[in-house]
Amino acid sequence: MSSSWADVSESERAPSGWGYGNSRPSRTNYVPPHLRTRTPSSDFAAPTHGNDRVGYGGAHSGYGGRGQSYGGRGQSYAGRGGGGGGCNNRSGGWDRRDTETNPFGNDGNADAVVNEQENTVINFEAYEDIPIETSGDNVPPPVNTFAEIDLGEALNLNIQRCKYVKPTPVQRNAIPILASGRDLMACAQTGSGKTAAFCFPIISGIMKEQHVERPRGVRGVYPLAVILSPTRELACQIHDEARKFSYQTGVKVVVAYGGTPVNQQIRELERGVDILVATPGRLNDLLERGRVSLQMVKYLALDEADRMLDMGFEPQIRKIVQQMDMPPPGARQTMLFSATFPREIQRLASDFLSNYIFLAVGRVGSSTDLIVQRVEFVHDSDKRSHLMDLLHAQRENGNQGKQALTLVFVETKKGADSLENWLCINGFPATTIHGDRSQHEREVALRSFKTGRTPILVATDVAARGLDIPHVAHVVNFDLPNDIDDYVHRIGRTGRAGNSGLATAFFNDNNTSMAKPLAELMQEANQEVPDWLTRYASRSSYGGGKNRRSGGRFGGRDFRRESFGRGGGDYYGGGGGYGGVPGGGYGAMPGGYGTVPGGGYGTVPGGGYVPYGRGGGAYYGGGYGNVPSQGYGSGVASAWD
Ligand SMILES: Nc1ncnc2c1ncn2[C@@H]1O[C@H](COP(=O)(O)OP(=O)(O)OP(=O)(O)O)[C@@H](O)[C@H]1O
Repeated sequence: MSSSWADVSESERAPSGWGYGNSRPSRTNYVPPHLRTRTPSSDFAAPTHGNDRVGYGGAHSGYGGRGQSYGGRGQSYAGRGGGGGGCNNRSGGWDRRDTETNPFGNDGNADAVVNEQENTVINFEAYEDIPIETSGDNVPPPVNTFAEIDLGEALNLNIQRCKYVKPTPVQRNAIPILASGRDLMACAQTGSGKTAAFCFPIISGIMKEQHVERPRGVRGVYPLAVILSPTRELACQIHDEARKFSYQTGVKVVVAYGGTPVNQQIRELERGVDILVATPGRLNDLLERGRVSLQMVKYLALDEADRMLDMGFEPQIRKIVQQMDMPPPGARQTMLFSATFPREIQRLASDFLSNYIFLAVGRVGSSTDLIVQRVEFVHDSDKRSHLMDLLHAQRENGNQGKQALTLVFVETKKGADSLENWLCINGFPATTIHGDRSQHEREVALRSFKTGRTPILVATDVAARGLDIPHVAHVVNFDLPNDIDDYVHRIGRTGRAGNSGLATAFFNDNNTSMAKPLAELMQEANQEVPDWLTRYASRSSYGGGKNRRSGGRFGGRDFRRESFGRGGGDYYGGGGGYGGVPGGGYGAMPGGYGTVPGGGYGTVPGGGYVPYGRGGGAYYGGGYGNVPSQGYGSGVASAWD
């Protein structure tokens, strides 16, 4: 795959170190959020920076921890009350709440929004029956409402402004876990609200933080939380969301990503930052320039965590997390989120976590039932005309002849440009997003797609993960990826937040390694699997997962359990059957994709989900536990017992 995770390498480099030498006077007027509405008080003990040397990689870096002390790697973490000074005083701070731009684009009146939301239909009922599993010690119980957790008034108002009436399943479970201070590895389906699940506890935690002081007398920026994302667009999106969630809370969110002038970002950072959302390449650049220190980080979130720990990114992540001045696991809270979590990656990820809880919401690594998946056999030479047929059908059936938003995934950057060009020539306004385009072009393309000006976006995998674009009705895998997880993320650009969507894949002899995982995935999601694909699947050896899945289908369970010698079965086995596909009638797909066989998707036998291990009523009786050659167990699909 030649698509680009373009943030991996940042070209601009500067001498490392904290750069005291050439620094301008430090901005000492930053005051942490919890103090911005208070008069300075002496009710907490003196801050405790074990050592005022803050050069990254230096022998010692201080950390006013949670009353714990940690050894190792030359860092000392002193608890409250001990240690020396070295902090800014708290006065003279900034608080931009008076002048803060309202990210909701209204007058910020939460009551008005609450009334409005009565008319807003968000189909979270679709998630009601979703299976949820947790493992780990002393798992805090889930909540049913946001009000059950003390997130803070200002954040609660923003939740209302966002029109979030109730938490999604991942939020119901993850927020109390994170609010209790535990580390978390969370898997939940695409579009199910993971961003808020990690942002709310971080923002709330910073709001409540009683004891944060930045070191004194040195230049640099000391975020309290770092959220890492694999792509620039996703970093921007998380930043936008986090800004909404933190509006009027006093918590400052800043984004740093590649492809844009670094100095501008440094200036923004120097105005103060609590939560830094970043791509790994740009963050490494800032660390090497000595412009950011991670020594005050209390919260670390990796979105698309499996991608972040996959081969492309892992060294950069290790550098940021383990080789700079970030507090070690236990002294910071670490949260990893994704819709897919292969077991091998889970194992790697566990290096970053301390006594963590594993949370699986839905059938991890699976697609959601909200997406109708179709796969069609199309030779390479016929792909363009086939796509054209789909687009014409969509346009004819669409709302007033309008083209529904359609995201077309291709394998190469060149392929993307050429397809875009061909579509435009043939009367279908399209744009592209891929790693060879400048960041400005990428942003313009995304905007143009979102607004519907160019309702077709041809993209490489750079757009596969995380992007939350409302009204994407159809995802076309013009070129299938080589990894089923990539497929899951790609099709997850539709069917989000309880809405339905359509995904069409073009399959041919070049994709035989995907036959089996694709057929299994579709079957799991109660999709109609064409006979020809089943035949391909039965012939092909298992592929589509970079051999990462042996021993655990789609990484759907906590790998620690397998290490404990249970060995048996797969998370999805047990025959539970998952017939609860939301109502039939996919003939009524957005964009009127009327060729889906008449409404049959609601009629899957098996009548709904049967909890794990109960074994009954199985649509896919016996589940996947007994699929040969997968190595996932004995066929006794008990999994979570
Ligand atoms: N509690 C809620 N109520 C209503 N809408 C919500 C709620 N939580 C999240 N959403 C909306 O759901 C959509 C999907 O959320 P989000 O982008 O966080 O999904 P995700 O799980 O991170 O998806 P992906 O795996 O693709 O990254 C967003 O538009 C978000 O605003």
